[in-house]
Amino acid sequence: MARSMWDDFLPHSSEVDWCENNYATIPIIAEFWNTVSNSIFFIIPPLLIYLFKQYSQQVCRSVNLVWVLLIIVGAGSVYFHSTLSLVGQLIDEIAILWVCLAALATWLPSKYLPQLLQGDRRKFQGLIAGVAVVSTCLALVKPELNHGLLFLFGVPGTVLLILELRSCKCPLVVHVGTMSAIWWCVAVLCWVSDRFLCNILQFPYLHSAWHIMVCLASYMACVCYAYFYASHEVPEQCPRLRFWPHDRHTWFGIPYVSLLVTAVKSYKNL
Ligand SMILES: CCCCCCCC/C=C\CCCCCCCC(=O)N[C@@H](CO)[C@H](O)/C=C/CCCCCCCCCCCCC
Ligand SMILES: [Ca+2]
Ligand SMILES: [Zn+2]
Repeated sequence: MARSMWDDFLPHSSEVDWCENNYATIPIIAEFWNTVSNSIFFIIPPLLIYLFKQYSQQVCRSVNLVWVLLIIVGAGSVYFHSTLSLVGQLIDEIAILWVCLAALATWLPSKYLPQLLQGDRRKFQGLIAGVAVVSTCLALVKPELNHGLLFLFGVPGTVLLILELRSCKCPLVVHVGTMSAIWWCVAVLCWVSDRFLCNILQFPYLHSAWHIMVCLASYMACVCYAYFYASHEVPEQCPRLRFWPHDRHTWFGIPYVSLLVTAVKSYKNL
């Protein structure tokens, strides 16, 4: 029988299947724990939208795009793990691609903006939008290569974090950046072990652990990028790292960037 595009919505149409046993917990969800572990994407990013309200008004509005895309990453991942469909896999991967590109377009320090674009961030954001469209089309060609390629974003992400942390004088930012790097390393270890060592380790929850840790690593890295960006672009607003619900909770609180209240809003890089 001829194959139709609707087949890609069918459960198990994806070639990817994680270590967790399918339909082992409840009969309507393929990978129950891999699905529910995405709940963290529905808790932290909405809180960040609230905590970064001042930042979005005084520094750059596109910060909200990053947080919203992180929620979409979580939703895509829920759909993928609950069905293991190819469409679910593509939504999951394309959302990750977009959040990484949105973070890059928003926070890449001005000194690294291409000379060819005269250091103009608007033009850079236009270029990244073009890259997003082209790479989204390419992602549909060989879906099995996507997650390997997405890991490449971890390289500039980590290099940028380390470069900025080395010249950072705020110990709280260094603390959050270091925690982000640690979560990232442990998360990658879990992802690789679940993918390639399932038969040996026989531990089906490593991919669930990855979801939680990659969410922590990426939101903490984004908070650091947001701090570095504000310190370079609007130093007069004295950006400062604070923690929700209280500044004394530097280990378990949610870090965010606060600024001096300005009478006139300076919409840099809207
Ligand atoms: C200017 C810096 C550019 C880099 C910015 C990085 C911002 C990262 C923001 C969010 C990434 C969230 C990724 C969540 C993935 C959750 C969904 C998931 O688990 N999908 C899997 C299937 O279910 C899929 O196999 C995963 C594929 C690989 C994802 C690779 C993500 C790369 C993220 C890079 C993070 C850099 C953090 C650096 C910390 C030191
Ligand atoms: Ca499975
Ligand atoms: Zn996953």
